[in-house]
Amino acid sequence: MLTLEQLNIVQGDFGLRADWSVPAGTRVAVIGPSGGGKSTLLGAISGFVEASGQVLWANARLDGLAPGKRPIAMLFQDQNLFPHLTAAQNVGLALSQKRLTEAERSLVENALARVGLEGLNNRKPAQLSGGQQSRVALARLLLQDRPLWLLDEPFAALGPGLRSEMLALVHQIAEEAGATVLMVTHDPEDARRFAQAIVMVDQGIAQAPRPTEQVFANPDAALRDYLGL
Ligand SMILES: Nc1ncnc2c1ncn2[C@@H]1O[C@H](COP(=O)(O)OP(=O)(O)OP(=O)(O)O)[C@@H](O)[C@H]1O
Repeated sequence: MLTLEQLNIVQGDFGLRADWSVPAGTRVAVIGPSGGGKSTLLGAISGFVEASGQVLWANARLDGLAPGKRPIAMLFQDQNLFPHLTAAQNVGLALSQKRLTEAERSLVENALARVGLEGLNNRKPAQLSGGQQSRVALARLLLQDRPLWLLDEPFAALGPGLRSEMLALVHQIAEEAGATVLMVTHDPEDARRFAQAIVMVDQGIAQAPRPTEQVFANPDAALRDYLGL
């Protein structure tokens, strides 16, 4: 269970509060108007943005821990691949900064195969398509072996077909890994397809997660505004 207890973020004249829990293994879409604070919320959970209150994972407090010490893996739109490293080397960074052992190399190969990149291990990012680069980043996330995934518009740069393919893949591997996922998206359809629960971030509040079907069947004023209904 991820719990945000009286989380309060202040950035200049912008403020955001959250006070809720989400069960482990849930896929959550974080939606809301631009500038509403979606990325800021992820930043506070990961420890890159200062906040008061508590962040708990499995009843243990994470606030106070440095970002790298939290059980969190992150994925952003700009996939943060190193251009001078091959796909395998980029993925291998999830395991070690040093030369990989034989066993680690085989973990990397398995992860690349799992995301559909078999045979492309030695390509550098520039020799891969946008979708393939996203897959490399996803393989690296998978190998980080963290239970909580924070994804900030990870596939926004891809066309709609490829984006839904990637979301289906994340859905699958998150389910296999039992990961809890918070994903920021601007696309309500992506949210509906991907997530079991929706967090609406608007007017200084990250609302408690609600079941996706319920949210879309009965959109409240904030969602109707957001959807332009
Ligand atoms: N370092 C900062 N200092 C002060 N204000 C900031 C800082 N970073 C972001 N903000 C403000 O915090 C608010 C929330 O920004 P945030 O990027 O979290 O929104 P968002 O919902 O992710 O937006 P978008 O959908 O456009 O990416 C915005 O008003 C932004 O201007």
